[in-house]
Amino acid sequence: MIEFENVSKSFWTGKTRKVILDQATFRVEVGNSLGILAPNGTGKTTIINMMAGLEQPDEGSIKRTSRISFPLGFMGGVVNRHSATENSRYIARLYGLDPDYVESFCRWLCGIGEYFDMPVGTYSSGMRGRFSFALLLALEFDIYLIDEGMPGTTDAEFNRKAGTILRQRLRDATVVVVSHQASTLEKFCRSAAVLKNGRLHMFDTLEEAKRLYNYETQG
Ligand SMILES: Nc1ncnc2c1ncn2[C@@H]1O[C@H](COP(=O)(O)OP(=O)(O)OP(=O)(O)O)[C@@H](O)[C@H]1O
Repeated sequence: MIEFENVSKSFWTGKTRKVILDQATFRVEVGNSLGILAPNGTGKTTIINMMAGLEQPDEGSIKRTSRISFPLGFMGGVVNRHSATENSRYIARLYGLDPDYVESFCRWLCGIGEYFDMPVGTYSSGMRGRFSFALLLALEFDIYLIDEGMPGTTDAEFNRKAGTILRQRLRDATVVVVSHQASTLEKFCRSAAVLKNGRLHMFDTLEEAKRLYNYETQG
């Protein structure tokens, strides 16, 4: 479970205060995948980072009682001058997993050929996205944090393999996806929320959330 209690977060831009959350209280339960709809630039990444523990709230508390993933696309633990082979084996050891398994799983899923043994710093953004998604799927979490859906890749083979594995994982795991478009959430989530004026409005279904979101963004 992830529980936000009276959480406030804002950034000072030099001229104004950009409010992301204003005394927000909500909970993500294991077993109930949640989609959060919010327009670009309103705080999706900041909320996901707070859920992951990468960013601290200004006020309030965030409690985590499950194994929460790092956000999909987060490359913070990956060392650019090391290859995907070295990075995947190192991260496997950090999480107490078999390095041979994590390396071979990522090698198979990424499909980047000999680049898997080249420094990560030499990868294209698509290759980096595929590697970080492969790492996320190689490790086991109760709640997966995903910022804007799948990595920006046009590689159909990767999307097919990663999508199949993600769906298998979701039978047991829970996902939090933040996106500016409802279609990204449809694949993953049962319940949904809309971020508006620093508050998360929670709904039991995506349909209800879409009504408020479309009204706010188009109406
Ligand atoms: N460290 C920071 N200092 C100042 N402003 C920041 C900081 N981090 C984020 N912001 C601002 O807070 C707002 C929300 O940022 P965030 O990246 O969470 O939004 P987002 O909804 O994920 O955006 P996008 O959809 O464009 O990726 C933006 O206006 C951003 O410029």
